[in-house]
Amino acid sequence: LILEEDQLLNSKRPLRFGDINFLHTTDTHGWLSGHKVQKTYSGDWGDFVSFSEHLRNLTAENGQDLILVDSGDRHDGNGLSDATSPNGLISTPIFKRQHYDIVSIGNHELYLWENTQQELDVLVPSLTDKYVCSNVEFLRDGKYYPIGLKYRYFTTPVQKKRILAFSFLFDFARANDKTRVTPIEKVIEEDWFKTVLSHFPLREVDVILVVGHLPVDKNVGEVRILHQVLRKQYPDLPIQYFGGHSHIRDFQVYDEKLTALQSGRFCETVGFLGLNTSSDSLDVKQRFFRSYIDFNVDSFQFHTGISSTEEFNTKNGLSIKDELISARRNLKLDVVIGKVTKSNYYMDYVPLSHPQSIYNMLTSKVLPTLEPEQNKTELQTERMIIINTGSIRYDLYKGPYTVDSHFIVSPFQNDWVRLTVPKDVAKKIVPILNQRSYIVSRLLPPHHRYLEEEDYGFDSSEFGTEDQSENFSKKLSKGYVTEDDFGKEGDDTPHKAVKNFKITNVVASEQLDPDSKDSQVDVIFYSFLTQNVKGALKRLGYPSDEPELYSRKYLGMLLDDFAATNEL
Ligand SMILES: Nc1nc2c(ncn2[C@@H]2O[C@H](COP(=O)(O)O)[C@@H](O)[C@H]2O)c(=O)[nH]1
Ligand SMILES: [Zn+2]
Ligand SMILES: [Zn+2]
Repeated sequence: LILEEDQLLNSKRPLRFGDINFLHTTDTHGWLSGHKVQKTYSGDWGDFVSFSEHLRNLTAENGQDLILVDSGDRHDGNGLSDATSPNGLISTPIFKRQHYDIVSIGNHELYLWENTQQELDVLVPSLTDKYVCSNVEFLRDGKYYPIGLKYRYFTTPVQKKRILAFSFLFDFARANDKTRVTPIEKVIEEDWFKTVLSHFPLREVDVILVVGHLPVDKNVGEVRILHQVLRKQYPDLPIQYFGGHSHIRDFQVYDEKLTALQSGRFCETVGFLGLNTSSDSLDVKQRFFRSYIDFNVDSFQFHTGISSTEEFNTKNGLSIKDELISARRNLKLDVVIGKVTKSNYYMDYVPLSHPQSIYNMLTSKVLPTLEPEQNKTELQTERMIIINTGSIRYDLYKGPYTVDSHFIVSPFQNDWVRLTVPKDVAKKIVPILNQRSYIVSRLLPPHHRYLEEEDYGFDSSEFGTEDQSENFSKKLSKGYVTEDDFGKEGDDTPHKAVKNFKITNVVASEQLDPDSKDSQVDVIFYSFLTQNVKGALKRLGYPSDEPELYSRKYLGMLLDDFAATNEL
C-alpha cells in the first residue's frame, strides 16, 4: 500500500504486544498537565489514564497482561508540582490517580525531608504494596525503615505470571539527613536480599522486574553489578529493567532474555515494552518489543484503535483533566507576566554561545540584574555569578510568559551566597567545576553524539518550524529520533531529529574588568553549589570559609521580574 505522503507524515509505528506488556513513566517532574506549546507532548495525565485503561482492556481481551511502572522524580520542573509548599502537595494526589503496579523513588524525592515525608504520607499509604524501594530507607526514632516495600512478589491478573520486583536508586550522595541510600554493591551482600533470592528460587518466578531511578546503560556502573547477581541466580529467566534519571529514551540488550528501557522525561514519553515469556526459542527481537510513545492524544488513540475523542476519554480520564484545569486555575499558573517574542530559548538544541541558548540569555541578561541584600560597602566592584546547568530544567518557548514559566525553567529556590577571592583564582573555578559530571549534565544514549561548539553550522531553524524542503523526512515535525540496541525505529512517531549540543556542568555571568589584574572578586553562586565551589577552591590551594548570604531572590524570581519589564 503506497500511503500518500501526508498519511506517511502522520503515520505511526504500531505496538507489538507480548504476553506481558509494560507502560513506563519516569522523571515526570510535575508535567502532568502536558506541554502547552508543544503539540508533540500535549497529552495530560487524564489522557494517559484513559490510554492505559483502554490498553488494559485491549490486552486482557487478548489474554495478555498490562503492568504500569514509574521510576521517580515527580516534582521540580513545573508549577503544578512546585508552586505549592511542600512541592507536590497538589500534583502528587493527581499522580496517584494512575493505577501503577510498581512506583519507586527518585533523587528529587530525597533532597528535602518534606518531600520524603510526602511520599510516606501520601503515596506509600495509597499505593500500599506497590511502592517499592530496595535501597532507600528513612529514619524514625533512631531506626531505619524501608520506604514502602524492599521488594514485591506478585502474580499478574491475566497470565498468572509470577513477578519478583525490586527497585533501586543510583548511589545518590545528597539525600536529606533523615534518609539513607545504600549502594547496590552493598545491597546485594545484605541478608534480606540474599534471603529473598533464596526464598523465591527459579521454579517460583517467571519474570524478574527491576524498576530503578538510575541510568541503565549496560556499559556503566551499578546496573551491571546487579545484572551479574540476578543472571547468576536466575540463569534462564526473562529480566526486565526500567531506568531513569538521565532523562533520555534508550533501550539496551544485556542478553537474549534481559533488556533495559529508559523512557525520557517531563511527560514527553510513555515507554512501552512487550515481553513474550511463552516460548524459549525466540530470539531477543521476538521476545522483546519496545516503543517510545509520544505523550499526546494522537498517539494514545492510534495505539488503542479509538479514533473518536469522545469514546477515548474515560470517566477517570475526564475527571483528571477537570482536576488539572482547576488545579492550574487555583495556582494561577496560566496568568501572563510577560511575553517571549524574540525567539525560543533552548537548553541543548544550540551551543552555549548561540543567542537562542537559554544559558546565554540567563547569563547575559537575567543574572546581571541580581542585587545584593547586604550593604554594598563590603562588596567588591567586580563579581561573577555561577549557576549549574542542571538547575535549568527546560526550554523557554515563544508565547506568553506565565506564572508557570519560571517553575518550568528554574524551579529551585536556592539562596545566592558569596565568597571573595583573588581574580586569578576566581577565573579558575568554572573550568574545574566543568571537569567532571558530578553536577549531572545530560546523559544522552551511548549511540547519540553530542555536537560540539564548532558544529555550529547546523540548521538552527526554530524547533517545530518545518522547513519545506523537498525531502520527505525534512517535513516531519522535530522530535526524538532514538538510536538504541534495536535500531532507530523505536519512536512511535517518525520525527526529524533534534540535535543536541554538549552543555557544561556550570555557566557563569562574568562582570570582570580585563585590565585590573590583581583585584579581589566576589564569586556568587547557588547555596546548592557550596560544596562544589569550596572543593574547587581547595583544589586551587585556596581553602575558603563558609560563604556569606548574598541574596534570597532566587533565579525564578529574577526571571519573572525580567520578563515583566523586558521583551524576551
Ligand atoms: N541549583 C540547583 N540544582 C539542583 C537542585 N536540586 C537538583 N538540582 C539539579 O538537578 C540535577 C538532578 O536532576 P535529575 O532530574 O537529573 O535527577 C542535579 O544534578 C542538579 O544539577 C537544587 O536545589 N538547586
Ligand atoms: Zn529527573
Ligand atoms: Zn533524577
